[in-house]
Amino acid sequence: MAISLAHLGPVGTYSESAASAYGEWLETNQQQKFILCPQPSIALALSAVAQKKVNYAVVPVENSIEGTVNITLDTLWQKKDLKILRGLTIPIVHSLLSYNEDLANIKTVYSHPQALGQCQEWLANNLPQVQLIAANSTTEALKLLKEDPTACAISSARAAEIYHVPILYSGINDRPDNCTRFLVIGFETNKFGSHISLAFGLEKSNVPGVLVKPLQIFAEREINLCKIESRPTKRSLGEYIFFIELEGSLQEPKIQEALAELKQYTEVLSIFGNYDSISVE
Ligand SMILES: O=C(O)C(=O)Cc1ccccc1
Repeated sequence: MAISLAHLGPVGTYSESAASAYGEWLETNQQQKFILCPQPSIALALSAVAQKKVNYAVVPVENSIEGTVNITLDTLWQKKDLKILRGLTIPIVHSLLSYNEDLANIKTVYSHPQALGQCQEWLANNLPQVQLIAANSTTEALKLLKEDPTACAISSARAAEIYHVPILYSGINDRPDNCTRFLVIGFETNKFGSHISLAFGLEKSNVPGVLVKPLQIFAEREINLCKIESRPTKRSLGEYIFFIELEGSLQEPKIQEALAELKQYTEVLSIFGNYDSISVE
């Protein structure tokens, strides 16, 4: 049976490119066929896998310019059974698309908030007076163009071709080496891989030095942390959950020791997965 992959749609999104890249990896390495299942939002792509309507979801988690995709971290924390099976990084090159070729007539720019954020310097320099409007995805933005002759959208050259929308400018992202990391989310627990993602809550997170001990546990064992991020618990202002990504495998004794010790200092500790990553050129 083909593996079903939920992703943010409709057809032509960056998430679809990431899901296809993962599907091709499955075909090459595991002789598995795949089908793409576009969803109206990242939250619904994650719900589809949580409700077991699909095998996996492929969702963005971090961009090199704009940073974390909060909905992905928040959902991993809330739906504790969901696991990370693989990381996947793809280059992101944005274009400005419109049926109206004269920038002077443009009043509105539609796109996914991540794309608007990744092009904010270009927009400030080239279209300072326009209204920026969030769309559910970069390709949903293209659908909105049809109703608005004074609008443009930020999307990919691939989407421009699929939807037959002219490209006014290419490579408008604020840094040329813009890339986004996606996660493949499912229910399987890997016990081997190059990276581990976890998150913890502390009983009292708003007191001096509270993060020193948890971080020391890793430093003492020379375990490299690749990322640390805080998100609000949503219970009260100033209370946080800390997300950490580290280098190592759950099979290593020093990692097992560190996690056992970390458990003693935390109110809740969730391990999201031990996984390898794929980089797509
Ligand atoms: O809207 C899309 O195409 C997405 O997949 C979300 C997104 C937007 C910008 C960069 C990476 C992912």
